[in-house]
Amino acid sequence: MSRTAPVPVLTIDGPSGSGKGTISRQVAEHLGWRLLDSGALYRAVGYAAGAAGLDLSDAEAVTRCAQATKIRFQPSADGSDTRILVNGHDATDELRTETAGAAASAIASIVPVRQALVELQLGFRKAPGLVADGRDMGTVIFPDAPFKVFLTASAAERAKRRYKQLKEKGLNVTLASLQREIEARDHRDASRAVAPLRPAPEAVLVDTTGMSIDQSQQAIAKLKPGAIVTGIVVEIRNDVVVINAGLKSEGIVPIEQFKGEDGTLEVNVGDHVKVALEALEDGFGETKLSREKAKRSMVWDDLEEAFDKEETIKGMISGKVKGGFTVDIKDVRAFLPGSLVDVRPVREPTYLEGKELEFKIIKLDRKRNNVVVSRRAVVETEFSAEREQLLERLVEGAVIKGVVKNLTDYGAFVDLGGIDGLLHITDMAWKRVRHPSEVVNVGDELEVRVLKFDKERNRVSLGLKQLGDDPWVNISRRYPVGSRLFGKVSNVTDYGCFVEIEPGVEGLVHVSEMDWTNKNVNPAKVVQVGDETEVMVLDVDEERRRISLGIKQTRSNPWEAFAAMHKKGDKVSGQIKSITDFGVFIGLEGGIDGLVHLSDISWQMSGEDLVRNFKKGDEIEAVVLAVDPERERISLGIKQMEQDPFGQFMANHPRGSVVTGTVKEVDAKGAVIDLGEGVEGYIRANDIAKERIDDATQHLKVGDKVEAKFTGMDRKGRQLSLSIRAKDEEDVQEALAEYSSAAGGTTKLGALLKEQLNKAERQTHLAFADVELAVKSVVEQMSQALSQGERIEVRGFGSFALHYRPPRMGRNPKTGESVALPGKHVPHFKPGKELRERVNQRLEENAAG
Ligand SMILES: Nc1ncnc2c1ncn2[C@@H]1O[C@H](COP(=O)(O)OP(=O)(O)OP(=O)(O)O)[C@@H](O)[C@H]1O
Ligand SMILES: Nc1ccn([C@H]2C[C@H](O)[C@@H](COP(=O)(O)O)O2)c(=O)n1
Repeated sequence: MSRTAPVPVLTIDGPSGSGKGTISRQVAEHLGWRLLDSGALYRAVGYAAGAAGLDLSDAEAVTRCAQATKIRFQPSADGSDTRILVNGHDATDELRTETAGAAASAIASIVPVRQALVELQLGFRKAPGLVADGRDMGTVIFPDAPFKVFLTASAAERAKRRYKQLKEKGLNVTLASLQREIEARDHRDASRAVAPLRPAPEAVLVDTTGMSIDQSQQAIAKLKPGAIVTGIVVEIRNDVVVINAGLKSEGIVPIEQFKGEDGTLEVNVGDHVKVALEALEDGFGETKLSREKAKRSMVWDDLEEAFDKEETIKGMISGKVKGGFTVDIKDVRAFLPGSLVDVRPVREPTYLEGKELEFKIIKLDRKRNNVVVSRRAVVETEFSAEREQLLERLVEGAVIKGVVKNLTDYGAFVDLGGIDGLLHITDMAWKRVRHPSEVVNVGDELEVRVLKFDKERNRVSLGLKQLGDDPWVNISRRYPVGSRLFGKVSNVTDYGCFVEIEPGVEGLVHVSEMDWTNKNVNPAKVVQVGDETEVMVLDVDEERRRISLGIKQTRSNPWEAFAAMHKKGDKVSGQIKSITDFGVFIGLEGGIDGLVHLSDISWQMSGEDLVRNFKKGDEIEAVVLAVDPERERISLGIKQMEQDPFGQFMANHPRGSVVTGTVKEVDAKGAVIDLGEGVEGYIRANDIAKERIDDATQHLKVGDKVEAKFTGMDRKGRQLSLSIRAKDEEDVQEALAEYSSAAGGTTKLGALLKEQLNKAERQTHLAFADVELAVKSVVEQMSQALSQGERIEVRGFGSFALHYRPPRMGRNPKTGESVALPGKHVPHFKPGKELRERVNQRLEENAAG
């Protein structure tokens, strides 16, 4: 304890039987202070001296005895009492007798005896405080004590009390003798020279005559430090308020303590106010009172009462501290552990701040200024009742009230009174909500619709937007595809922007729908949040609540504009924008590009080769080949600026016609034939002749003139396929046709053979294979003739023909059953006259010999 704050002492002096001992014990116990029963020390010395057979008037001997006597106070075994040990002997009961009192009174007038006990008494002054009971406590031993009481009662009253006390202990005494003894002791104690019995000048006199012990105790309690007394404001000075609290002197309170938060004075002269005693008159005529402490003390009284009665008290959460929160209960600050804020852990009790709430006190220690409260206990008790009521109302579709308790990124928890519900961010408003704080705040009272209640999991889903009409209903009727309207840009992202077309309805303008010419335009370069912009409805998906909008569609489409201004075949010009693997992009009016494909650069030369001569920025003239505004494509051609020589040639020489040309190149596989006008043809080796040719160079050489049939075009369509063989075969067919028509439907076998052999003879070496080929060819032609119903004559020997035999009934040769035979063509040989003669001749020869 520092010098400026000495251990407080409450001295209670007074004559024997006034009740000092009883009251001092109670006050000490109440305050938690130590107790000094100084009379017991004098009684112990008197007892020890008597026990030692000393003459109590022998000052020196008694002083020695006082110096040597060991006095100890110790609690009784059951803790209900304090036992006094004198030189190790429990002399408690002997010391309480009037004889011991008288002996004490006798030796108490010896100065050195008193001196011998001073140190011992001073040693009792220890924190937190001391209640000292005796005769000279306030005058001699603790003159600086801030609280001094002089307790008294009439001698008759005291005698009665003592009588009762001693009778209860079974001692045989008379009231009259006791009163005489008390009066004698009063006289002796009050008249001695040293430390006589008398009140300290600043002591408060309390006469307990006619008072019960409780009344006496209350009278003293009123005077202990911190006691609350009611006083009357007698004067208001500049700096202090003077209060008459019925004490020895008027008390003063700093004026600030009577001012409200706004600085106005809250009392007037004559008002009754409660104040706390800080110090009774300190010898300089000043009693210190405290209004603040009174207020606090009264709160503590309320707290104690609430704690004892297990009642709730009102307070306000005022801040956050380690492990919990502070709660202001009037002028007392309590601690609310984090775990006791609610039935569920609460990290952010903002929703409770600033509101008067009920708390339950779970721990109270006035001396240590420690109050611990629980809101959870209150909620839990309310919970079941409220919950029951709430459960009845919690049906899907119901509209109920709640208070926003907590916000998260995904929504808000709403206290419905016993149950928390989740108001998901997507159910807050029909419009897009980026954070719940855009719609609700902690502490807000809301009306919400119950969307879902899962009783088993105790989960409630709530909706706010569902209280209003759904703007998405019939939206496609209100915003048909193709309609144009104005909206407000509500958000800009990498992939486009959102445009609010009515409260709660936003559509997306995808980046590709922002600019006709730049599909990857930076959306932020086109629009800003808050811009009013015109949009076109491109698509409405009512089910998914999505509307696709376009900004570019409200502006002129450069492809359509181009298509309107140019038709196929028109000539345009522009600069090369870029050159790619597949062609060259030419910049056109309206900021759009047209493509010249590599194949459209030149009729004769390869585009791949030619494009190497082009560079970005070159001015190019080209022909419009195609315009497709829907696909945003414009095809251009450079070669189309001139006539196509190939096409020209084709017009003059249709497929199947015979063309003439000059061999330009030749190798084993074939020959390139220059047909003139920039047109070329190609003859493969096996198209040179009917016979197999492995090496074309053996038959053709550069510069040879050839005549060949135009049989087809190669893949690229820029080279004609030519065949000499096809031309020869055509010649033969023509000859045969001529011959057949001349023969009137009869194929002459000999003529055929002759033709084929003549042809074979044209070869340098007539081989067996050539003859075989010739015969095979004849047989083929014969069979073809037969199939066409022609007759084949073998001159003189007869003729072959196919006869049709109609369906008929026949017989199965094995079973003999009758079966239906289908009609069919059957070869028929009709022998000629020469053959018949020869056969008949041979038959005759055979018969003859
Ligand atoms: N109003 C009262 N105040 C205090 N004690 C009372 C009162 N009425 C009756 N008594 C009784 O008076 C008796 C004497 O009290 P107590 O011993 O406390 O007095 P005391 O002043 O300490 O006396 P002593 O100085 O002789 O020790 C006790 O039995 C106590 O219960
Ligand atoms: N401070 C004191 C205390 C006591 N005495 C004397 C005078 C008393 O008559 C006697 C017994 O006291 P009690 O126990 O009755 O309080 O002791 C004293 O002189 N000074």
